[in-house]
Amino acid sequence: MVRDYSAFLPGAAPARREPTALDRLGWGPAFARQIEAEALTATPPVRVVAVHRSGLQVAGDGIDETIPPGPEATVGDWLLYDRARPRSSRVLERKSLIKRRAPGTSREVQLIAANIDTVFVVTSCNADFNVARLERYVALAFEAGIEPVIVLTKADLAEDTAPYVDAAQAVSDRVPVVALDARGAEPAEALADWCKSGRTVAFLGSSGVGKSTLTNALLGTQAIATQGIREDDAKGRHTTTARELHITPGGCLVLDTPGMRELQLTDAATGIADVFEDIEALAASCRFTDCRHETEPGCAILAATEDGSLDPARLARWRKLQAEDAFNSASLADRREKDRAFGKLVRSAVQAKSDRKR
Ligand SMILES: Nc1nc2c(ncn2[C@@H]2O[C@H](COP(=O)(O)OP(=O)(O)OP(=O)(O)O)[C@@H](O)[C@H]2O)c(=O)[nH]1
Ligand SMILES: [Zn+2]
Repeated sequence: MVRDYSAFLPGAAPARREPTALDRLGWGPAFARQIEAEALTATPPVRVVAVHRSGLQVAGDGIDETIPPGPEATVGDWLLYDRARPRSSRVLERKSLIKRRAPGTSREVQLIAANIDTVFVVTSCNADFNVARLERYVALAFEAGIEPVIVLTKADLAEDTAPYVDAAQAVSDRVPVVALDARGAEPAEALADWCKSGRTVAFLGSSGVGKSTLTNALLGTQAIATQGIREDDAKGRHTTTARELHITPGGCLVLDTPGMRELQLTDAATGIADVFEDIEALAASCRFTDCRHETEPGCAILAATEDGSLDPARLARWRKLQAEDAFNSASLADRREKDRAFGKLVRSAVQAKSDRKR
């Protein structure tokens, strides 16, 4: 008998195997290396596939259940499912995390989505197109540890998409740009490189740019109500499930969450620096390390605006994003400080009371 040892030879292609139930949910080495083999049976890994008011819907190998709210987890998270005490299920370390400052005055940080591989930053080839907004969303993706791709929708409605594509491409060398018609079959093909089996993707962008249309195009259904439909259905369809992972025919997981519509930057200094790496590099060569790039002699940034190599509008947007981030991060820090002070006050009041009782 002649045995075939070719699979053991150097350079042999790894044996191809069918994806497991966990692979299909986006499982991979980044998570597997966080747990011991024995733990796998005692506390099987499950992914949070939806967040309902009543709890977290989790799926795993032969598991599809809703567990009560409790673990500090969001859609996309992987948990080690503790059947006896679901609330104590451990959240595995994330590959990426999108969070935001809660709207309104509460200033809490909300977890929006975890373990997203690619964020499609969506805008359209019309009046919605706004470079500052693209920069903000790209910074947010970089900060979250996610690869961003800029998607320009409504290409069919624009006379010429080139100016939009050029402006989007100028946001960052590291971010691919795709222009398309979000309706029909085009998105599945144009976004195929990022929408592979077992990968998790999400769309981020303002209202009406085509996020639901794109999601439907990838899913090959009309599962998500688009704006046109929603207008004559005032009840809204997102009321029962706020955040959910859908699966495409090709096995890609697509996140749908209303929380992705308005995102303020907070604690995103690194993400901003990644988007504006051209300006950051200039800043590093200013004569003074604490240069404010206003009137200082030897300022490389001012020199670049003067010789025309740096667009003053881009410089202004960098300053504005930094200010927004500093404001939001500071108010969070403030809040934490106040919470600590309040906790201290309560503790000393309780102490005083028990002292009096003695
Ligand atoms: N012609 C054309 N229309 C589009 C395109 N993309 C989206 N639309 C239309 O634009 C409208 C808004 O699209 P939606 O997919 O609902 O936008 P959305 O980003 O999900 O909006 P929100 O749900 O409010 O966040 C719908 O009527 C779509 O049919 C496109 O590429 N070309
Ligand atoms: Zn300077």
